[in-house]
Amino acid sequence: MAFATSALVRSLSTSASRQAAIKHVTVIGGGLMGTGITQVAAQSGHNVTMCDVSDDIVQKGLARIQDSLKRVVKKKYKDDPTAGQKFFDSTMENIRIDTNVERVAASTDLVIEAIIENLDIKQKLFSSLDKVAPQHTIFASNTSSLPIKDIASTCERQDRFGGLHFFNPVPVMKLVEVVRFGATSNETFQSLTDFGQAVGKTTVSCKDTPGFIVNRLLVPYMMEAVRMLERGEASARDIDTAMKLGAGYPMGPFELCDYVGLDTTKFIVQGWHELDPDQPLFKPSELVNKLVAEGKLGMKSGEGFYSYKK
Ligand SMILES: CC(=O)CC(=O)SCCNC(=O)CCNC(=O)[C@H](O)C(C)(C)COP(=O)(O)OP(=O)(O)OC[C@H]1O[C@@H](n2cnc3c(N)ncnc32)[C@H](O)[C@@H]1OP(=O)(O)O
Ligand SMILES: NC(=O)C1=CN([C@@H]2O[C@H](COP(=O)(O)OP(=O)(O)OC[C@H]3O[C@@H](n4cnc5c(N)ncnc54)[C@H](O)[C@@H]3O)[C@@H](O)[C@H]2O)C=CC1
Repeated sequence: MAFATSALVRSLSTSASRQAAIKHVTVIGGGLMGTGITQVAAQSGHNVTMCDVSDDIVQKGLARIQDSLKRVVKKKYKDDPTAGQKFFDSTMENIRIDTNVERVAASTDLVIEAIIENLDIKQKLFSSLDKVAPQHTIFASNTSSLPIKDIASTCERQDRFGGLHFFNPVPVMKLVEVVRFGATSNETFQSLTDFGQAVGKTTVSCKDTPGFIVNRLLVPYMMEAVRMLERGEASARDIDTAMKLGAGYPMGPFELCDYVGLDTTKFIVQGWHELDPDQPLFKPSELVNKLVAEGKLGMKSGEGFYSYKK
């Protein structure tokens, strides 16, 4: 028993010292995912700087975080509005916004990238950050579908690179996939796992395979629903109703495509199709490509398979 207790204390203090190392987090991308990741990191006491390409985007991102945080406060502190206000204020005080990623990364412990799902753009970003970030800084990508190994390939710090894959909406979804590739060190993997848990999520680990666990199963399902629609077998509304009421999913596949973003869905499928052109599950959809070309990206643009215009 004494051994078990001291082992527990040792393990807690090791974990605490690893977590203590990650005090400042830089989140790059102030869109759907970047705002959610910023929020949960700030809620759990980290100092976070959220970066994007323009002032307008980071300001809009900050407003989205405030709206989402209000929903969390309403739920968590329904009987104690004073404590709720304190939680709201202290969380917002932990957040900074910026448009100069190099400046921010020069003094950060962890960079989490949540920008557009495009390998070239992600590689360029990390390559420039690698030159300015301190030695100890860990880099992580929130990519949905790209190999972490490829994203890390332009960086020297291969051992301090991994995947931290959050789910949308980040404040609500309880999972983070922690992804390591061949060069990721045990320390980095453990720090990323500790960080995922420190922001209140359950972590699972996964090798660097396309789509990790969730998307490798979820995206082919969503695309199969699109193919059913393209074949004229059922309407989007009926497929959604069927999967919600017949399979117990909180959203139907078309609602989910709109929620994730049709651009992101398209990039995921396109990337996998290029890796494995003979795999029918990864066949791109003309309908999705057409909607994206028309700027119908789902909820975030006001229209996708459904219209969200008020
Ligand atoms: C593409 C990738 O790489 C990976 C991915 O992310 S794939 C996508 C994974 N996500 C999913 O599958 C989401 C599936 N959908 C759902 O789970 C639910 O529909 C949902 C949680 C999004 C919304 O749930 P809902 O019951 O329809 O709506 P709603 O009542 O508004 O929300 C439920 C709760 O979540 C909270 N909530 C929803 N969105 C929120 C947000 N952005 N911020 C904070 N709280 C939020 C609400 O306040 C509400 O709280 P209460 O239960 O206390 O009322
Ligand atoms: N949408 C979803 O449900 C999920 C998406 N992801 C992944 O997260 C990443 C981001 O996705 P979303 O947030 O949905 O996209 P989004 O389109 O909502 O936001 C992306 C943001 O990145 C910014 N950006 C682009 N290039 C940049 C750069 N060089 N520097 C700084 N900012 C830049 C854009 O201005 C935009 O605000 C993608 O890799 C996506 O695959 C992961 C989990 C779920």
